[in-house]
Amino acid sequence: MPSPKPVRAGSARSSGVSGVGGGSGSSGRYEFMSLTRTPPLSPSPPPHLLQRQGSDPTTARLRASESPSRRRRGSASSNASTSSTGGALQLPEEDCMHLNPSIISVALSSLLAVDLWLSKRLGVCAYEEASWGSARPLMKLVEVSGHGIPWLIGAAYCLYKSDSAAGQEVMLNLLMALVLDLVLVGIVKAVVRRRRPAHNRMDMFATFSVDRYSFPSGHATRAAMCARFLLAHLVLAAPLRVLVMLWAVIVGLSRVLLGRHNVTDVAFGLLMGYCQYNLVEALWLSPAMLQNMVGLE
Ligand SMILES: CC(C)=CCC/C(C)=C/COP(=O)(O)O
Repeated sequence: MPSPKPVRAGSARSSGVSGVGGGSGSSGRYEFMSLTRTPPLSPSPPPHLLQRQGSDPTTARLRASESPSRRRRGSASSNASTSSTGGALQLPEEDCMHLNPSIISVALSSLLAVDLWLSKRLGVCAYEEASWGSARPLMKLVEVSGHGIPWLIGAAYCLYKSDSAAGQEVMLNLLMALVLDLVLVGIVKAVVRRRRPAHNRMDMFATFSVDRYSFPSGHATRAAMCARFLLAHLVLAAPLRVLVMLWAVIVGLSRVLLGRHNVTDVAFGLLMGYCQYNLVEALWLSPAMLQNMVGLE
């Protein structure tokens, strides 16, 4: 349920609702407006104010950018308010509520347009005939290095081979992290259902059905999460630590160069993988916890 919202009594926006909260009407004081109650119809604003609202170029431009259906709905409701107030237009409150989402959607579609344009330009290894097509085999090697299958097999093998309790604990948690990553990425891909770029050739090995969708990049989430995992749990010399970070960035970049993903898929994937590691830490399986789980059986 929305919480009451303070409105400034006497200001232009709240002029029609200052009586809703039941407060005093003196200027300079804050009142509370219930969002669940319809404000009573305000008296008609003076004609000079009406003229300014109708001719404001910003308002006119933003209203023009709304979808036709929204414009139809908008004009229907404003017609209704016109008739109920005997010819006076009542726009301010309604317009404020409609304009903000349209500004957000304009910003979003601009971002998506830039994303598509940039991703298409960067997809230079998307096929053999592309400008950097000769680098495609190398990029596919990078792809394999971030694929789920080698990571799952590698972690399971290290778990099997490890003879120290600490090593087994780390490898078991890495396995758990990899499975968690597959599940979370699968859920987001299935919900968002963003198509892969048109220039992508779907020639990846071992994919799930959700992998026909591109948001977020599963390779990017895995690379960011595994890089953080390795840096936190392996004692590595400084050059190797830099190499691990570089690998994660290159895996992300290769997704766009190969034409598998748009830039935003990879950017979000890297961020998601980075955050996923926090979840892995929170769910960390300790030997004591494992003993309890075995003891319960
Ligand atoms: C079959 C297994 C265990 C994992 C699939 C890994 C995979 C192919 C993910 C897709 O990655 P992108 O979303 O980056 O293309």
